Amino acid sequence: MIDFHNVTVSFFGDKKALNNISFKIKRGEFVYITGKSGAGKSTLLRLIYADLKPTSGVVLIAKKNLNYITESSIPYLRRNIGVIFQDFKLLEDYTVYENILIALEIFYLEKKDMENKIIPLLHKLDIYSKRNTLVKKLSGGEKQRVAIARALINEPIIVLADEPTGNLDPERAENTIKLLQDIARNGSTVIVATHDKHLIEKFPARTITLENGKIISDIEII
Ligand SMILES: Nc1ncnc2c1ncn2[C@@H]1O[C@H](COP(=O)(O)OP(=O)(O)OP(=O)(O)O)[C@@H](O)[C@H]1O
Repeated sequence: MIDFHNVTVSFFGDKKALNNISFKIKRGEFVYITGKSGAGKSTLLRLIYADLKPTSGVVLIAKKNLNYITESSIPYLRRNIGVIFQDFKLLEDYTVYENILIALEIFYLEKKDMENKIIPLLHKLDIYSKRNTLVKKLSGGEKQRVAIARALINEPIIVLADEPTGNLDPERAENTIKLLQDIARNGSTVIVATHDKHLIEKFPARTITLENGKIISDIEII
């Protein structure tokens, strides 16, 4: 599903955000990307999302070489990728419900059918009671849960999460990881960038560790 071949990303000069990394992730896998701040985790996710091209090497997503992807075909790729950004990227002046509705790709659905998709997800993420609240009035943890709901609404093939538990209390953080692991069990490929070692220990899964842009370990949990 995701295949990195000798991928390097240089932003300027000799400093490499990613330095010749290779790995493969299968469909339905749940993988942690971990490492200290600045190790290259977000850069790796940005490559998968075609927000960035490698300076050298190849990134294949479902056998498609992203070096050759055209600007016009990027939205098609992204339609299949749910992303939970570190800074949420929500529409602050819209309600929780509207944020998710806007993300819903299937506009031809009846209002009732759209509600039937959105409302169970709001309950699952414990934000149903905030559905009519403007996002700008939410706490950081609530915004994060809206961002997660928005990423999942279209049942994406790939889910990318950059520190999805960063603003959450421990119980909510654990529930979020459980939810993301369920999503992987249902067939989506889920990649979680985190530096939370406690969560990884509690919910073990394959863990790729980056240090200064290099993979220093890739441990499978069976
Ligand atoms: N747009 C950019 N321009 C220049 N340098 C960048 C850019 N984005 C990232 N970098 C550099 O690349 C390296 C890797 O950054 P990246 O954001 O991928 O790390 P990270 O592991 O996600 O860190 P964090 O946990 O703090 O989010 C860092 O040294 C960072 O300063």
